[in-house]
Amino acid sequence: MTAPIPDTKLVLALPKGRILKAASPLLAGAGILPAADCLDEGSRRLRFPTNDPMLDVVRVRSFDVATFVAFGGAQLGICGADVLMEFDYPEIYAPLDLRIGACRVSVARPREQGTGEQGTGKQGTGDNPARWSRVRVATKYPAITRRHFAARGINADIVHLHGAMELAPVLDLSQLIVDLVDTGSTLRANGLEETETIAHVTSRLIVNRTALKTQPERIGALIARFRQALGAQAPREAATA
Ligand SMILES: Nc1ncnc2c1ncn2[C@@H]1O[C@H](COP(=O)(O)OP(=O)(O)OP(=O)(O)O)[C@@H](O)[C@H]1O
Ligand SMILES: O=P(O)(O)OC[C@H]1O[C@H](OP(=O)(O)OP(=O)(O)O)[C@H](O)[C@@H]1O
Repeated sequence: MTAPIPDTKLVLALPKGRILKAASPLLAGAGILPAADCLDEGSRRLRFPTNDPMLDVVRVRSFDVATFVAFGGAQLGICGADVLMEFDYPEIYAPLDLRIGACRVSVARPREQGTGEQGTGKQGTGDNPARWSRVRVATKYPAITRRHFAARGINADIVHLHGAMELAPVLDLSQLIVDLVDTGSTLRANGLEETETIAHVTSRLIVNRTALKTQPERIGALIARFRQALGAQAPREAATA
């Protein structure tokens, strides 16, 4: 008996921007070729066909990939571990580290911070942030930030920004920031220094758990193609390391 042909397309959510560029060789390695304008930042299209008539790609903000997958609008996605940590969706399973988009979520503060009592909203004593009881932190990761400071007995008052966090301490919105750091050049250019690494980040292949349960062959086959593409990349990476 032949298996029934599935009649619904699968949807793979991709983040626009740097991760999309980094992921495109992997997609090609996995045999997934989205329509050419998927990589064109100027295109206004959001949903793209691929060479597989049963697989479409949607291009969304990196922060929204996890939400599209968690709600089942997309069955698969590519997403930074930072975003997964922030939302902590139980509906998401992240089977593969794609080894792209490497950076870290870190705490940073002004380089020359007197760390006395001036500044916004800080309570507690001394110039050691670890001994503060309350601190104001600018970030686009409120959940990660609250969890991080709560684990140290510090109450974090969050200033929720979506970019340019580095300005917040300089303009006295906060004492600290929690943001992504890679080379550190953005921090340096804005007079900040990294004080603590909260987590190391790479991008992951993510899948909706219910979709995986209901369509294990189709989704399992796609996961296997990504795994194979990663395996095929490894010798090249080793050779250039
Ligand atoms: N400097 C960096 N180096 C390496 N990876 C990074 C860096 N900044 C961000 N990332 C990774 O890439 C993902 C997307 O970041 P990117 O800066 O492209 O988008 P964004 O600015 O967070 O989102 P948007 O532009 O949609 O608001 C992040 O979630 C993180 O996993
Ligand atoms: O340590 P670095 O190598 O300087 O990288 C860190 C910067 O990269 C990210 O910003 P991005 O370039 O994505 O700009 P955006 O946050 O404004 O999108 C992040 O938010 C930092 O600002």
